Amino acid sequence: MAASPINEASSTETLNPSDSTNGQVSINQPPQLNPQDSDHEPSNPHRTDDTVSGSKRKREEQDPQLQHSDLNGKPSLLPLWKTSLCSYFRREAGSCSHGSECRYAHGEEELRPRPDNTWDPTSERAKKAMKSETGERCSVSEGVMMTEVVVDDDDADDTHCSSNGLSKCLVHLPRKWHSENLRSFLNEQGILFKHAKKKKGMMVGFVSFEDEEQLQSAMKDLEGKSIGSKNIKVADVLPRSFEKKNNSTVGLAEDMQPVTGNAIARENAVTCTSSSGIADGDSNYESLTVDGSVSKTRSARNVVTPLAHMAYADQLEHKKNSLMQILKRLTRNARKACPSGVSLPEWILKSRDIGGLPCKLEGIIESPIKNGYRNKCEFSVGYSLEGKITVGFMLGNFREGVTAVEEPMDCPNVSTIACKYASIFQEFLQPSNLPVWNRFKNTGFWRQLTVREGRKTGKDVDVENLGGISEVMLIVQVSIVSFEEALITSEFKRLAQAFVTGANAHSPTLPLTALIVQNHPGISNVAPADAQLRLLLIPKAGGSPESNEINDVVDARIHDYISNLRFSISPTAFFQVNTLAAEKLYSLAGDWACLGPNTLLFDICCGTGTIGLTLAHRVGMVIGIEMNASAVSDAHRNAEINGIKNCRFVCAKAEDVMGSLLKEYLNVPQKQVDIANTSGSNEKEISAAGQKDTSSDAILDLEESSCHELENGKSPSGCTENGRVEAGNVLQKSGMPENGSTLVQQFENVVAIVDPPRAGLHPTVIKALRTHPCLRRLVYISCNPESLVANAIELCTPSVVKIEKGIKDNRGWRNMSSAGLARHRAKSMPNSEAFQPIKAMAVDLFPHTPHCELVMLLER
Ligand SMILES: C[S@@+](CC[C@H](N)C(=O)[O-])C[C@H]1O[C@@H](n2cnc3c(N)ncnc32)[C@H](O)[C@@H]1O
Repeated sequence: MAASPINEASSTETLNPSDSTNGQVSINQPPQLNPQDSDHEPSNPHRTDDTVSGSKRKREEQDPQLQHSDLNGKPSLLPLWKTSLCSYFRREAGSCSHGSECRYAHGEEELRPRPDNTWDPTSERAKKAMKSETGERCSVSEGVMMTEVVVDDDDADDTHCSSNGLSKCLVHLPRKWHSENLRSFLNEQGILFKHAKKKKGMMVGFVSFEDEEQLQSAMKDLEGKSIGSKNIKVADVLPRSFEKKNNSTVGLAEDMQPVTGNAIARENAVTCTSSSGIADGDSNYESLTVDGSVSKTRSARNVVTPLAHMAYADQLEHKKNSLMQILKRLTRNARKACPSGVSLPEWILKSRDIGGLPCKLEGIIESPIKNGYRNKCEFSVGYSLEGKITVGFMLGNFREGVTAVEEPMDCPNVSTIACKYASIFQEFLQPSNLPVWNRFKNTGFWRQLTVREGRKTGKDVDVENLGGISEVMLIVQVSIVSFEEALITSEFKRLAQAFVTGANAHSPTLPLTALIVQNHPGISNVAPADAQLRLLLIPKAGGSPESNEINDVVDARIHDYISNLRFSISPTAFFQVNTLAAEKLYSLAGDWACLGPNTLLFDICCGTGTIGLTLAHRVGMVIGIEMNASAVSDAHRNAEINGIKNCRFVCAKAEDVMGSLLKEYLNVPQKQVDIANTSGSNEKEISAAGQKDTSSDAILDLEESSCHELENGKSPSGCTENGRVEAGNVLQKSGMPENGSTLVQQFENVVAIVDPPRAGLHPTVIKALRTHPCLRRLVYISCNPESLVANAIELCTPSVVKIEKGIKDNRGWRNMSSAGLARHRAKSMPNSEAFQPIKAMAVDLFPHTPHCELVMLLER
């Protein structure tokens, strides 16, 4: 474990490139009288903390973590060196008291990009980028890399425009515009053109011209033009190398000839790989450029694993510092949201002693393996910058006009097996009779390859050398709409053969357990959980008859081990991508939850049951809640194959059942629940908790006295420490006790471990957890610290005694930060005891990327 002490004088890195939006969003917050309370995330540690004084500076000087030095004694080895502006630097004086040794940048000239390629958000460069992108929540790309066909069938004769230089990309167009809007705009400006294409959602449009004269005149007219606050940028469309050679094939669009025309159509594509002026340093494109050096090095490795160039210890330090900055928002926002007349909670007052953090960040647990750790990779199918059909990672965002795909070999988080299968699929696609999915036109067939890996034993294995991976499930995503079944069937047969041949050509032979096709015609590659799946039979090596080990897609699954338990995972069920690091995450959560035989554990967003099942032997009972039906059926199966009997898994959205489950299992007087619910302003949200549940009514009556203190406004301590909390006995899948009776078992300790998706918990779930007085401890696991902070603001801000009517002014919520929204919601939280952040710890499940899991213990 690499737990390191808290660095009070934390650095100021944001978690990922899109973090520039944090500052951006906070612009929409009302102006703050107290700069310390501002929701803006000032990047400079000299300015961020509550202790904006000399004593703070002193602590920094003493902090050995800030005294890294290279062999020459210079602190230049710090990855964060000069990546933040120094707030003590005075231009007139020419320096700050630290002189040239100051680790912060003295002026914009000295400023370096951060390891994740973002800039100090308070710097001019960051502000400039932000200004040009006001309203965009995405980071600005440094270039258009559109490698897909953009012409329609009726424009097919226009194809030569790209190859003779008569096409241009317009960048910074309103995202809501369609082609029609672009055409109207050009007409209004009196600009002549041949064709104009624009897809809603993108900030890029494509215009072609009749001849050089028309093009030149348009360039002149477009110069300096802006739409709203954005200046339109014009980028070149460079003919791809293969198009130059094949001008003779003008006239066929990709999806005109789905059966035989793919190769020709690719050659005909009006595609653009825009120079965007970056390679040659065109200053017109400065606002599109994060950094010239970055643009030149844009690659799958930089996009997918932007921290890979740093030593692992530095990556951890970087993540820890980022997390600290985000965590401080919890303190600031809870303080801001604390109702007037209510005293600030102890944890906010004490935060001054720990640099503004809501609780100690105890460190960061490192991943047991650093390379090839991902057990699941999703590879896009598209075109490389050279126009080759490629299976790998997109080099940016479609909205920004980037569709170029690059092979994954240089990404250190991808396993060797996954890379091999991507290559095999790529080879297969080159002569395929079915076309690649076109993101611009939403047509085509081949979309994505997912490689999922499983292990047959729970031993720590050398994953980096294929060792231990004994099962592989391949899921090929396609869109079958408008293609002939006979053709599809023959291509699938060829596909299965290609995978088997490729796997056998490798030494040792690559495992191949299941081959599945997922049909998804939707716009993005993210398919709904119920997207149609089809099992492909895997031919045996040497042409022998097809394997019949699995006959039905419901039997298609891989296995993995966590804490010596075997987990069966179906194709679309969530499973943490770094199994060995996940084991550490779950055991930390279990340790912090203070479990015992008298504990009732709610595993909220339980997936295949990993957390609940690995902790089941330490508690009386587990209730898991999960919305993905196949994950829930995996959870049942996993309980069964591991002989675990004290778990119940509920298939539902947590927001639909949390309240009623708490009521079902926890013995709170009806009166108390009613008091809590009626004081809230959002009665609809709370109604799930208020539903009448006959199975628990009898117990509620018996237990009325145990929580009576609450009704008098006193501490509900009796509920968990001494009071009786009852729950159903060991339950079967149905949720009924095995003997069918309503026997109940006493639990003294009720704990929730929540592990929601990136968006965090639904407000209804938060309200249900917060207003249930018997729930005293909550362990929050998050892959997105921003949503953890937002949810924790609601859980930890003291509530108002009486909610004023009419407080629900939700105008402008779209422009609010998640923290701002949480503050807003906190105002209408029913009168209930707030949680307190006790401690936090990070677990690095994603080496080489800016991401990290964060665990926070909340108690009351
Ligand atoms: C981050 S995963 C965690 C899964 C599990 N705890 C694990 O570690 O394997 C989040 C899970 O929440 C589920 N989920 C998403 N939204 C949900 C909701 N509203 N109610 C219940 N489950 C939800 C997803 O299907 C996914 O399985």
